[in-house]
Amino acid sequence: MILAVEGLDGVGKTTVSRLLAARLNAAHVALPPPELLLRTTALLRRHDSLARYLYYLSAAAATDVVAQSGVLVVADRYVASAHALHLHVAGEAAQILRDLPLPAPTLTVYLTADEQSRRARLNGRATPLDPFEKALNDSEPFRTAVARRLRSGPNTHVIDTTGHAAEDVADAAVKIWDRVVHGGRDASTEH
Ligand SMILES: Cc1cn([C@H]2C[C@H](O)[C@@H](COP(=O)(O)O)O2)c(=O)[nH]c1=O
Repeated sequence: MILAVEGLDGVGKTTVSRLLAARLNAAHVALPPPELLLRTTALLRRHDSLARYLYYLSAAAATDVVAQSGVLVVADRYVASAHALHLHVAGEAAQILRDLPLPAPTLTVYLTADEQSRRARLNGRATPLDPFEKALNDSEPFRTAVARRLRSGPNTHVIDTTGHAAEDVADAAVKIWDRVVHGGRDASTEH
């Protein structure tokens, strides 16, 4: 099973998903996992590149391979991110990729944060902004389209992180997970 954590850059996905994986005794798999990290060719770096879309979807398929082995996976971004971030990639091949029946997560937690704190986190990063981070920073329509896509996906629960510690956000997500998987029984309080 996969519990996906989605959201715009800078909302705290990595911190929260790591805490969640620890609490649920699950594997934490980032998209892409470090061993598949984008080796930047000009083609792959392009914001609107079909190659980049395909690369991220393949990485998502690798996340699913881990889940298929029976391990519970907390995914730090998953298929929904790949589709949403590559909305602008057009053409027949892009359409085929969008229609691929990739495995859906059991639950997706969509994290939001107010725009000011999101930007503050993003600007505080040591690594330079990726083309998508730049585009999301610079283009309000792109950001809105990506956010709308991500938050309206199937089995998606929205958690606003504004003013909350990552531990509290992870607690809230564990409660939702328990409800979804154990049908209302709060398994996290049973042991
Ligand atoms: C999932 C995904 C991420 N990205 C970008 C978004 C982020 O700017 C960057 C790193 O993501 P991260 O902040 O979750 O590590 O990768 C894509 O370009 N295409 C994709 O399909």
